[in-house]
Amino acid sequence: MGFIKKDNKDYYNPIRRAILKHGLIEPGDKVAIGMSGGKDSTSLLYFLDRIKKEQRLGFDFDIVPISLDMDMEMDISPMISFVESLGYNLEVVPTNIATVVFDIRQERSPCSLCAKLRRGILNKHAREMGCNKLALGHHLDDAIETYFMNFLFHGRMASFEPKTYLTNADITVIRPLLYLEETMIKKLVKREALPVIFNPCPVDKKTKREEIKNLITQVSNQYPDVRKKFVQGMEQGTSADFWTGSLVTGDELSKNR
Ligand SMILES: Nc1ncnc2c1ncn2[C@@H]1O[C@H](COP(=O)(O)OP(=O)(O)OP(=O)(O)O)[C@@H](O)[C@H]1O
Repeated sequence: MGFIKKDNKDYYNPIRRAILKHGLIEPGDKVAIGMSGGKDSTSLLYFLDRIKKEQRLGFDFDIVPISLDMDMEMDISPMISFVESLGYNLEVVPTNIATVVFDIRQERSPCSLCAKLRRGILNKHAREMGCNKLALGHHLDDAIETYFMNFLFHGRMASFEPKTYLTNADITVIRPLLYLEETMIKKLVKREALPVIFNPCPVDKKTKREEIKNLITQVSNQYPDVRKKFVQGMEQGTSADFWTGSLVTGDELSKNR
């Protein structure tokens, strides 16, 4: 189908807003895109490619799609064909992450180690390819889930940032789909018949994140504006909203005991 006029409102405006508001992509950036073969990163490449080719930011930038081979039987040929159809080469990086996580370490909660190893390799490889930015496919529902997970499991009121500079890796991680709801991504993938590869991970959809996703779905059934309100809270909150005591001096604290 390609482009329909409503896509500006539904997709391009929120992505453009994220990019310009948070300075995610700047003139001359070389942007690696982490491609898992899933719907989010496939949509991310789809959008950033169009934004680049149609000069929707008013400046040029480079795109470098990178995929980590997770060392799990996975046919990535549909992803390679899709990337090539847009005029790029997919850089495939071999890893032994699945063996380390499941066989060597036999992790009971494998997701955090897997994500850590993945991030490390992806950041390093993107930098070695001369990229100064690494774009990930995280969207608004990921941000809310991360917030709730931090809150419920670690007692922290925080989600990931739109943009994070990593000193060790010397690369800036960016999340251009930050303002897009997951349902909108699913709609696009279906409409455009984008190739999505089955995720062979044995714990896929059996995680704490999945529990939290269901919780947020329940909340949004009763309070449909929950995602909009979350963005409002993240963008308008100040330190005064928290009980940090940062404005209270040590002397005052001891006097009040
Ligand atoms: N094997 C991989 N190779 C390259 N990048 C990856 C890989 N796995 C994940 N990523 C990147 O990290 C992001 C977050 O990973 P996560 O496993 O949470 O994926 P997700 O939310 O299911 O997204 P997707 O639909 O893209 O798989 C992905 O959107 C992608 O940009």
